[in-house]
Amino acid sequence: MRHFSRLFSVMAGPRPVVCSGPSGVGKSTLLKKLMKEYEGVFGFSISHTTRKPRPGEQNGIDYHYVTRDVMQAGIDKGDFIESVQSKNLICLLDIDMQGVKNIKKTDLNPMFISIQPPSMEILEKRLRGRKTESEESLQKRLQTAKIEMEFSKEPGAFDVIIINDNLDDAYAKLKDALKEEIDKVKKVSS
Ligand SMILES: Nc1ncnc2c1ncn2[C@@H]1O[C@H](COP(=O)(O)OP(=O)(O)OP(=O)(O)O)[C@@H](O)[C@H]1O
Repeated sequence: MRHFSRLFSVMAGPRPVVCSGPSGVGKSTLLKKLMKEYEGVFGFSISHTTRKPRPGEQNGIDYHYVTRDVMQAGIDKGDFIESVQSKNLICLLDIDMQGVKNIKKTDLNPMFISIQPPSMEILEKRLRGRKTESEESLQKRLQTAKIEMEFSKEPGAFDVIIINDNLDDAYAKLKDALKEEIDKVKKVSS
């Protein structure tokens, strides 16, 4: 029995990972570090995002810019997640609260990780420091952040909560949460 369940989990591929959290909390910073350290382990380095490219970002390199409809259709069908999984790669998704709710309706069973700021004041400071937002979009993001933080408190919303205070500490916690899946991928590949 153990043999079969192991075989099945290998055949299904590694469990996808969903990272979510308010804009400016440091998701891209953390995920880029992870991709760099574990080349060939994660199959989906760039997030599908519906926001407009920032100066210096290139479609398909930093992010895939897609319309909300296209992204929704892809997620609903489980297309890109399953194709990544079948290649023995961890599908890493950086998505917003709505995306998290949508994926919860599928049977993809990802690990849900919430990246959170130490405080709203620090989140605001990071967003301002990034110098990518107008005052209006900054206020909108902070408003959305409050709703996202409330959602993250709902029981069962996330499997793991990581406070991104000190970057190295948060990164260590992220690696720790993913250790088992990373080891599985490496074992199958070797
Ligand atoms: N632990 C940290 N301490 C201080 N600054 C940080 C930390 N983590 C990230 N930052 C900085 O905060 C800013 C926002 O980070 P980042 O762009 O990674 O956020 P994000 O969550 O990916 O945002 P978005 O969802 O808008 O893409 C960046 O300028 C980044 O360098």
